[in-house]
Amino acid sequence: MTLIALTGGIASGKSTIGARLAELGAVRIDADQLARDAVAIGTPGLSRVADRFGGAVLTSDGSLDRAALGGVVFNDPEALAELNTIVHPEVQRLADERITAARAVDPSAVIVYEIPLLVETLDERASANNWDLVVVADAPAEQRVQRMVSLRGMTEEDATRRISNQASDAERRAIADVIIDTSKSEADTLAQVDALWARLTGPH
Ligand SMILES: CC(C)(COP(=O)(O)OP(=O)(O)OC[C@H]1O[C@@H](n2cnc3c(N)ncnc32)[C@H](O)[C@@H]1O)[C@@H](O)C(=O)NCCC(=O)NCCS
Ligand SMILES: Nc1ncnc2c1ncn2[C@@H]1O[C@H](COP(=O)(O)OP(=O)(O)OP(=O)(O)O)[C@@H](O)[C@H]1O
Repeated sequence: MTLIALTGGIASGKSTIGARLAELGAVRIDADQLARDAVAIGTPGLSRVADRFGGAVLTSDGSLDRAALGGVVFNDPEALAELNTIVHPEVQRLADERITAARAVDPSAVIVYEIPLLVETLDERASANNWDLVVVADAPAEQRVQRMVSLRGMTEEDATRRISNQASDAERRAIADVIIDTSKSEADTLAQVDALWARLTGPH
């Protein structure tokens, strides 16, 4: 098994890279999705979030109002830290479960774990995951803000605030084994991913 951690700041192109690696044959696990599963309707995680943040972060059907909660936590570092304390251990548990299951199906699988907050959670996971390779998607923050504004309809202020709640580009680069430059065209990004895959799976 080869276990790859794929990280990068918001809108850096992790999903683009992860999707391509999956097309090429990797097993893809997405921490953002696991974080959604951790607070799905009926979970202990959602009860804890509602206890801490109140009914205003729930929709009328009882599910999480993500925009409302985002509006609270990305403006309040202490609240964000508390949310992380509720959600991250469950994300880690679910990720371990998925990795173990994928390994059982195919001991030689290449597993890609897409995790936006790798640098931010290094202490929490200590020796939990033994990455064979850390891949970092890298594009300048200003360009990522423009992507969030033009492609996701966010305001420049909200986009900048999300970035300011994350590690810096330099901190991510410092833990990278491989940096994928995602500042050019998508075709350029995909060509770098294909080259990485060839290196990982080609003859040694
Ligand atoms: C606050 C929430 C409800 C906002 O939901 P929303 O649908 O707007 O965003 P989504 O979850 O799709 O995240 C989009 C991006 O925001 C950034 N982001 C999300 N959570 C965090 C966080 N705790 N700290 C810094 N950046 C974050 C990441 O780059 C992520 O890829 C949600 O982000 C959340 O529950 N966050 C806490 C869990 C978490 O840390 N998730 C990240 C992966 S473990
Ligand atoms: N060179 C490039 N490489 C990757 N994505 C690019 C590139 N140029 C433009 N994009 C666009 O930028 C956006 C990047 O979003 P993507 O979902 O891949 O990032 P992400 O890192 O997974 O984001 P998030 O942290 O929000 O989950 C996509 O809409 C993609 O089409």
